[in-house]
Amino acid sequence: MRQEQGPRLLVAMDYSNSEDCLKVAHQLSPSECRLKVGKELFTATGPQLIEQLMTLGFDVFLDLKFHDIPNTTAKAVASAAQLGVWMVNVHASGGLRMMEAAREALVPFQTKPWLIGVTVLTSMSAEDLAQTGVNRSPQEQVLYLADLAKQCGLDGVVCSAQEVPTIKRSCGPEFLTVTPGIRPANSVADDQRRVMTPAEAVAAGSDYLVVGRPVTKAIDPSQACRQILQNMRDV
Ligand SMILES: O=c1ccn([C@@H]2O[C@H](COP(=O)(O)O)[C@@H](O)[C@H]2O)c(=O)[nH]1
Repeated sequence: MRQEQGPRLLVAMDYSNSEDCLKVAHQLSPSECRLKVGKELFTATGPQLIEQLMTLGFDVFLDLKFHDIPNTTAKAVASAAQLGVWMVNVHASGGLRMMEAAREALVPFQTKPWLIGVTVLTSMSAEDLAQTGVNRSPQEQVLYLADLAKQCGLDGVVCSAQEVPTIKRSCGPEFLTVTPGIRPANSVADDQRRVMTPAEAVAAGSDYLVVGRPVTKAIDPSQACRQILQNMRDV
């Protein structure tokens, strides 16, 4: 398993245009955080912005959560690798053949992005999951999909920090856990349902903490980022 140093804080740059994103990126430091580009920003701006963020020195997690037939997913993951992103993801619920195809698609690349499987979205409660026909608890379903992702040779999963200890026990300490649903103490959860504070997530063993609105909606995003980093060190 590849090892690496570097920031564990991933800021979700959920903006609708390049200008807003770049304004905040210039206030952040690649030595303190990495950047996550998701569906809103990528759909609005395309690959050019990824290049610009990488030119500023940031590692980029392209969070497009691919979920399609194996061939299409594999091609999409290869296109992401071509962009030079640091991390890319697919939905683990796309199944074994889909995840294996995604992993195989990265074999030709010398510098491979981390390939991560999304388990159960952190916005989902037990009730939300049951509405999709899944009658396991979120914790059970996350573990089930994490085990499947591990079996397919993925590098780790997206999950909530609440599930990290169980995943690490089952899949091993080197299997990466990327955890959105991070909220500083006393802040609003918004649409997130399975949340933890930065300090709790670090204590639970999360490898990478994904934080969006608490930074991007702050009056001073750089100061909000520094506060979260301080809270991560408070463990
Ligand atoms: O299970 C998941 C998977 C991805 N996300 C993404 O992370 C950020 C979280 O943003 P906040 O503003 O901190 O809630 C966002 O880009 C999601 O698309 C997730 O939240 N949960």
